[in-house]
Order: sequence, then structure tokens, then C-alpha cells
Amino acid sequence: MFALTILCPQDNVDIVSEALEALDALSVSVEDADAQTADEQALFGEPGMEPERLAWNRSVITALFAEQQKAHEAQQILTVQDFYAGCHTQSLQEVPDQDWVTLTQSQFTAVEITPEFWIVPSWHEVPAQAKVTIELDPGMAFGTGTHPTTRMCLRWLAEQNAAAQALHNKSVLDYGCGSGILAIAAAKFGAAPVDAVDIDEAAIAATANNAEKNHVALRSGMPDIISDQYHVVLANILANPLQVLAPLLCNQVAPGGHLVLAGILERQAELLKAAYAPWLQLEVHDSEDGWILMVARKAA
Ligand SMILES: C[S@@+](CC[C@H](N)C(=O)[O-])C[C@H]1O[C@@H](n2cnc3c(N)ncnc32)[C@H](O)[C@@H]1O
Repeated sequence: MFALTILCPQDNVDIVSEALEALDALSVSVEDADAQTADEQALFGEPGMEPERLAWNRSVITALFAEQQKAHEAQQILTVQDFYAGCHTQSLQEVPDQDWVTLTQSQFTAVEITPEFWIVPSWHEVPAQAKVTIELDPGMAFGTGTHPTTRMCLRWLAEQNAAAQALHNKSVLDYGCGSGILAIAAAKFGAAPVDAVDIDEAAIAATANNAEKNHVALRSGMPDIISDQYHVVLANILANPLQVLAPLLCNQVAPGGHLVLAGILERQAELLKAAYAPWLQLEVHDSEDGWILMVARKAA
């Protein structure tokens, strides 16, 4: 394959990308041209909300072509277009063949949650010391065990299990289930029934699929499947939606049950405590890489 690389100002990114696709590019990717420098810009967006900015000041657009001729033609056609003003062709190079499957798989290895509890991709050997494992491959939905917010929730579940198997036959709700990793972990630690909900259809499908692969029983669906209160309610979303969801999540916790929240930065702890204070007293239970896990217990 051949890669055509173009430096492009913010306003031209969409039109140049679309033109490359129309000129038979097999793929078009856009990256921050100032990544890893002092000028790097983060583009943040909450689920369901557009980020304030949709592109970086300067982007690097890389288009892959099957043939060198096609890449050349695309470059020649683009350079005479008015919308190409301000763009600059950086390179046109052959991309050496790679075993992409092996390369991708080598980037996802087994993740240790506790010495006995591991998340293991299907192509990876199960570590000898693992007593509980979840088989999970990276896919469309968030939650492979590599993110600190997921890991802290998993550690909390493992702690409950270590404390006299406290999850055994306890009902659990995973609110914002992504890959279903938390719901599957709860089920592996003996929780039942387990419900896993999300607003993203792809996450719901991934959860059902991952549950089947892991031979655990759970129910996955949109939030409207929730019908009852649960001994444990887990929600690893983000601080903003967690504030909005406060009355709903608190109401789903059964008397004596736990609410476990993640996706919160250290500096957001007081904000979350205040948002939940009318119903439950949240406390910081764990922290990792600037993220915190907050837990509250409802009076019995
Ligand atoms: C950070 S991922 C967490 C996935 C997984 N539970 C984990 O711990 O790794 C957050 C998930 O919450 C879902 N989500 C976001 N807002 C939501 C809402 N208001 N109600 C339900 N799910 C939501 C997203 O679609 C996403 O799958």
C-alpha cells in the first residue's frame, strides 16, 4: 500500500478527507499534527454531546491507497483545488506489509486486577496464578480492563468477593456496561441476578456476546429494562452524566446496598459528593492515575 500524508489546517480537514475518499483512498485517518508537543490539544466530548471543537489547529491526514498511481493522481488532483490552499503534502511513501493481526494482538496482553483475578484476551495464555478470569477481546465497546476506572471497579468487586464472598446471590446492576466487563466480573463472583444496561446498542450487543463467551448469565439492554433495586449498583461513566443520574442511581440501590461510581477525576470528588448528598454519602474508596472510585452504602 501507499500512504499520502498531508498537513492540513483545521477548516479544511473535512473537505480534504472527503475528497481523498472520493479519490479511492482505502482509508483516511486524521491526527493532531502537534501531538506530543506543547501545542497538543485535547478534543473532549461527553457521550451524546458534540465536543466544542471538532478538529485540531493543524492536522496530519494520512490516506492509504492500494496503488502508487492512484496516490499520485489523488495528490495531483488535490493540489489544484481551491480548498487545498493552506495544505501541504508531506510525503507519499510505500507502507511495508505488516501482520496487522499479530501486531494488534501483541498490544493487548493479559491484565492483572489482583494476583488471582485476570482479564485475558482469547489469544493469550491464562496466567498460572489466575483463579478467576474474564476472557475479553478489544472490540467496539469500552472496557477491556486496561483503563484505571474499570480496574478500580473490578478491584472493588474482587475485594467484596474476598470478604466472605459478599457478592454471592446478590443482585447487581452495571449502569453504562460498555463491554459488560463489570457485570461479567460480578457474575463470576457469584452475583445473581445481574443486569447490564447502556444507551449504546453496540455495547448492549457486546455485553451479551461477552457474557456468552464467559458462560455467565446476565440480562443486557437499554436502561428501561431496570425494574428493581439492587444490592450493588456500579456506574463507570463520567462526572457530568453521573451528576445528572444521581437521583436515578441512588433510587436503584436496595437498603443496605452499595453504590460504586467511577469515571471521576480527583478534582471532581467534592462536586460528586454534593450532587449525591441528598440521598447518599459518597466517599473516595480508591484512586489510580488521577481517577477516583467513590462508594456509598445505603442504610439498611
Ligand atoms: C467508560 S464506559 C464504561 C464501560 C464499562 N462499564 C467499564 O467499566 O469499563 C461508559 C459507558 O457508559 C455508557 N453511557 C454513557 N452515558 C450513559 C447513560 N446516560 N446511561 C447509560 N449508559 C451510558 C457509554 O455508552 C459507555 O458504554
